[in-house]
Amino acid sequence: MARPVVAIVGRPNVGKSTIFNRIIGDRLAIVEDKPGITRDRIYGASEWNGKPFSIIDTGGIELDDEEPILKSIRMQAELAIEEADVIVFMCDAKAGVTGSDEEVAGMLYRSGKPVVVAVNKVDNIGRMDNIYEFYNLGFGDPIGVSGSHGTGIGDLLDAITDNLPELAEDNYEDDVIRVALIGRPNVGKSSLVNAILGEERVIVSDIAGTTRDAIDTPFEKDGQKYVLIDTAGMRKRGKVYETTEKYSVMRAMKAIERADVVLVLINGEEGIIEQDKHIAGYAYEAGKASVFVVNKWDVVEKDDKTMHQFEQKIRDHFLFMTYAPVVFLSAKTKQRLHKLLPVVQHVAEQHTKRVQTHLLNDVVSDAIAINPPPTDKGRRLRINYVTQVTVKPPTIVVFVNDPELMHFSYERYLENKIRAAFNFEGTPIRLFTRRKSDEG
Ligand SMILES: Nc1nc2c(ncn2[C@@H]2O[C@H](COP(=O)(O)OP(=O)(O)OP(=O)(O)O)[C@@H](O)[C@H]2O)c(=O)[nH]1
Ligand SMILES: Nc1nc2c(ncn2[C@@H]2O[C@H](COP(=O)(O)OP(=O)(O)OP(=O)(O)O)[C@@H](O)[C@H]2O)c(=O)[nH]1
Repeated sequence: MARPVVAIVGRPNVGKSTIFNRIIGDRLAIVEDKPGITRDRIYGASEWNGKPFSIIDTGGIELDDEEPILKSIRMQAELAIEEADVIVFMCDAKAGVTGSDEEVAGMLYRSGKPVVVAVNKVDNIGRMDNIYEFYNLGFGDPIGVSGSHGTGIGDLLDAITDNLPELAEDNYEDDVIRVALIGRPNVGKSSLVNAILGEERVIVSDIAGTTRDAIDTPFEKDGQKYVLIDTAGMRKRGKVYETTEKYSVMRAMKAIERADVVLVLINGEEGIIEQDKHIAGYAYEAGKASVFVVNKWDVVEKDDKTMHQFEQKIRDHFLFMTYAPVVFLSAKTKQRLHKLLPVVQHVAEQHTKRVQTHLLNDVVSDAIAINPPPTDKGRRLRINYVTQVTVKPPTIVVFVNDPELMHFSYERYLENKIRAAFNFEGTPIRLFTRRKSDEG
């Protein structure tokens, strides 16, 4: 199920990142902290009232100096209108309603998207009076919050979750592999789409699409049906904001949510940069199967070691995604292009694979025998049994005497043993520890 996307927009300095951190802060401690996952987060997954969503802070966009502030928030708003399901419009109680607030409000209003007005810096009760003028923006009750004190966040989350839409599932048949191509600007996403489609002229029209079909491109190859997700989004070119990182991440988020397999494109010519990690990290967190595609391989000067060395670099940079296979190709010359779809098909299979409980338990018993579970204050973790509860991604529950005794490192150990036995190439695995009595 795709998570809805929430975007925070507002003028600089109103406290967007402070509130963003308040919203995802508590969660971060719980989100498993895999080594290599980047720390300066610009998006986060959260959940409130049992409703999961992703949230992105669109602020802090570095534009050219001559770009006026108004232009930059206008762009934030434009992107949020296009990509977000709920928009949090952040204002400042100290500053009151400003001219640019009114302008942005007008844009948001016309879009018809659900908007929640959050008025920050309501640090004391006295300032509550300041929030009333924000009714004039026309979005119903403004929510007073204080990023500094952490007050009002629950009310804000209530308002956000009240407005979250039920996302319609794509109506593609189960046997269709939904593929998203992501990567920073200029890495060759559109070229690769064209290369894939140019190669496979059999574009089928009978794959059950929905309202989405205008932006997705279905095709079939060797009897396997695929849909390239949001290829229209990729074709929108030439806008300034495409080049700023937050915007490209936000563009990618929606496509990733709807995909089964995410192709993380890397520029073979330029190598790996931090921004690649943000985008790939999102695919990991969303539980999608992934393949690294090193594009522009035609222009890389190479000998027999180059490929191996490049793969090693990928492994070093993306420690949290060691499961993802790497394909080297050129969208331009179509060199090695034929290697791609078989890998996509393979990881999609792994992503939906179910392992029988008895096989899983055999592997875990062997793992326990080699390396017994940890003890804590004289108490030892006892693992009763394990079972795979779901797919996409494969999710395994470990029933134990006391989940508090499970250590992260032991969970990793079990995960590695399970991978060694059952492969699961290209897909993250989720491991949850539950008290045995929870099972009923
Ligand atoms: N008094 C007060 N100050 C706050 C509050 N929340 C944030 N601030 C301060 O406001 C300033 C801006 O906060 P940020 O969270 O960086 O604002 P932003 O909207 O993300 O700014 P940009 O990244 O420039 O778009 C910082 O100095 C914060 O400490 C609050 O509730 N009360
Ligand atoms: N040499 C070489 N150039 C390539 C290859 N793939 C794409 N390019 C070039 O890289 C540039 C960017 O390619 P696009 O396909 O537009 O990249 P994109 O990722 O869709 O870019 P955005 O729309 O900006 O996100 C173009 O000039 C392409 O011709 C390749 O495999 N080899």
